[in-house]
Amino acid sequence: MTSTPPAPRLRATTRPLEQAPDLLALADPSAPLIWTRGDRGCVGIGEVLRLTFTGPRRFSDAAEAWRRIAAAATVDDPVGMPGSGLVALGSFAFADGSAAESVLIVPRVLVARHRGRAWITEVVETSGSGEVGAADEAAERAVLPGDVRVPTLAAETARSAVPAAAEPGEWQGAALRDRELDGGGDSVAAYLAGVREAGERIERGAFEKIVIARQLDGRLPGGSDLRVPLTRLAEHYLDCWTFAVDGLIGASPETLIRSTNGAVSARVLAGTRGRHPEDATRDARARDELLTSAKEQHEHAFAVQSVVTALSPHVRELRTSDEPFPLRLPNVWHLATDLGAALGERSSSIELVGALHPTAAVAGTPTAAAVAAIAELEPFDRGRYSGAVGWIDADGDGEWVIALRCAQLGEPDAETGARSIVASAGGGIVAGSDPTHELGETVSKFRPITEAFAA
Ligand SMILES: C=C(O[C@H]1C=CC=C(C(=O)O)[C@@H]1O)C(=O)O
Repeated sequence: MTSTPPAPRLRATTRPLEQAPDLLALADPSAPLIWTRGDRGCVGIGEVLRLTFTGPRRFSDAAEAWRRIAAAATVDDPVGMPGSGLVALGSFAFADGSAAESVLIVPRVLVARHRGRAWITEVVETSGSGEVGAADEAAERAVLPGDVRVPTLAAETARSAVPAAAEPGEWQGAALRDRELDGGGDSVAAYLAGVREAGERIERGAFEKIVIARQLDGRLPGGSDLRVPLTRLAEHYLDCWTFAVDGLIGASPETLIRSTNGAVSARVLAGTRGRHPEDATRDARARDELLTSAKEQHEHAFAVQSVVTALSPHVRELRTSDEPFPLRLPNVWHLATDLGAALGERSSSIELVGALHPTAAVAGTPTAAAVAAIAELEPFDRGRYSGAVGWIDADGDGEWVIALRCAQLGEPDAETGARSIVASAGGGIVAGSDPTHELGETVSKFRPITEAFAA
């Protein structure tokens, strides 16, 4: 089921900024909307439009809704950079049957930077200002969530001035612990049982690879300034995209798809070893073990193959890095393969996400059998973890990562403002995977989030 408004008419006005602002400082402390890596990225302030999608058609419905909105929009964009003009940030759930909503959010104001260049985009909805009839407007109000209307800016054109950042807020942090199962069972025991069962099914030939995840949870006190964990993630995980979209917060190293001006790229990760930065010899041994392990190479090859197969119909001149290379993150080594291609037909970045999702880095091989077994073997709904998070512009270009190393925040409690946090992490299981080793790998993968949310 999907709520699709009858293409509200948006007007986006982009203007260059003289100085590149600190994006994280501008984010809303309690409802940040951000996408950043190093000296690139954007921050959204306020919302003009929020579209929600669920079910197996969530990607195609979102692609179609966005195509109609972009076609109806007026875009004044003298900057012409990736991410200038009309932009939506979005997040998609992993499973077709997930209770979690997938969202596209068009911010009222978007401040963005790309290396030394910076710009501001303001978006207004023109449908309500006499340019369409009252009946159309009433119809739009009926299908859009109640709180998406924000007062129209007095200025008709962008003010080219960066809004003021909120003062630093409180941070007490939250300790994340193994999430209790419904009914109170031991979640680590359930994870280990799931990994063992997955291994047995692989032996019996049900599938070749499956990704099994587990969850941690905690509670964040009311009034917590979410720019604190976001800043920690952005400053520490420089090779990752740090994101916050509708309460989903994290820093992912895995680019599902980047599509700009006809060029497409992706980074496939699968195969992991925990880092030992305090001991250079041990750390180098972990990296070499990863590079020479037939099991890890095998697990990685499934992930690359799933991306190549899904992307091929949409691109030309697809090329990959020759051998998987070791990607060094502060918490783990990954086997990585970079892909590049030229966009064949005119597919939007959300259509490409829909074609690629779920890759074998988060589901398994073959995909359908692995996805069905995940629903059986994991005692929870993954929500948006291992789905996609990123942005799309009016041309359909955009950047999307797999939502890894992340946590979903719940709605603030009406009285205390406290919020639940659920973090998820998993790993690929192939023939010969050792459950205890896999559990250790999830501990390493949780580190970005447990450390970002710590007191
Ligand atoms: C499923 C996760 O990671 C994926 C991405 C990189 C390496 C992975 C692995 O080695 O298992 C996973 O496929 C996760 O972080 O929750």
